[in-house]
Amino acid sequence: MQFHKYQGTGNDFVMIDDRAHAFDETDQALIARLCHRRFGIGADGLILLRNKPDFDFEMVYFNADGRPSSMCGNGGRCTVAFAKFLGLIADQTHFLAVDGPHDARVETDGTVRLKMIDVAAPQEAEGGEDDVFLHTGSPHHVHFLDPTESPALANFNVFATGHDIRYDQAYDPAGTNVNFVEVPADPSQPWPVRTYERGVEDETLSCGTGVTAVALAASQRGATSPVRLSTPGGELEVAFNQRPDGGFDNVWLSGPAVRVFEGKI
Ligand SMILES: N[C@@H](CCC[C@H](N)C(=O)O)C(=O)O
Repeated sequence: MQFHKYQGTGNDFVMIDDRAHAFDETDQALIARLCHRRFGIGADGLILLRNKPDFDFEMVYFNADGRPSSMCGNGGRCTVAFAKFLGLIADQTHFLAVDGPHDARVETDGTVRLKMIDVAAPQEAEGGEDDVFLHTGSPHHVHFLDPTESPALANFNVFATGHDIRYDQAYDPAGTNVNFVEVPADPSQPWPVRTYERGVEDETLSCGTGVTAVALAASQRGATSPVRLSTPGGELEVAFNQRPDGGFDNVWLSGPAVRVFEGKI
């Protein structure tokens, strides 16, 4: 089996050209083994690129635990870069993912811009006024750290608090991803974000649907489009239009998507 390894701001994926539909997507144990960081290739998720009538391709996404999941923003950007590497697309594409059709384009510097689904207005979430929930293709709880809260984001226990919220009964049975955000003194500066990812069951270096949720929620706290976000794996940008009903459309997630290596098993 031939595979490629991609990363988008450190959110990493095993990428398989499965245009022949040869990969057994029901084999969760195999997917989990390929993603395992000690017994496998190592990745936050695995993505199959498949042919799809009326689209340039279909992206089929699995979390590192081997289960099919909801949309992966960084994975979507990496799949677009992979489609370009394979010669399937030039600089623009229209493809299908689990949450519906997506447009994307690849800039000359390699930046991949991915159009995300329209998003409803942030909902109140358990935890108080600093906590909101948004569905950006995947479910996301966003917690804004109180500036007086200690420790600050760099020293915050993302795993412990993220795990508690991910398994909170308010999110039963599907669970949620959990993002922690520091509010910058100047909202035009990058918003620091760290994310606990469902299905990886750990903090990842970046989450595309997560920073999208944070950027949209940050618009209620002085951020204006485009919002820059800094994750432990690098910087992403989210541009959007806010509708009169509080929801968002024309949401674009942008950042690097890099081919790291390829191999054969
Ligand atoms: N890393 C992703 C999100 C992947 C899906 C997530 N783990 C879930 O199960 O909801 C991203 O970049 O959006």
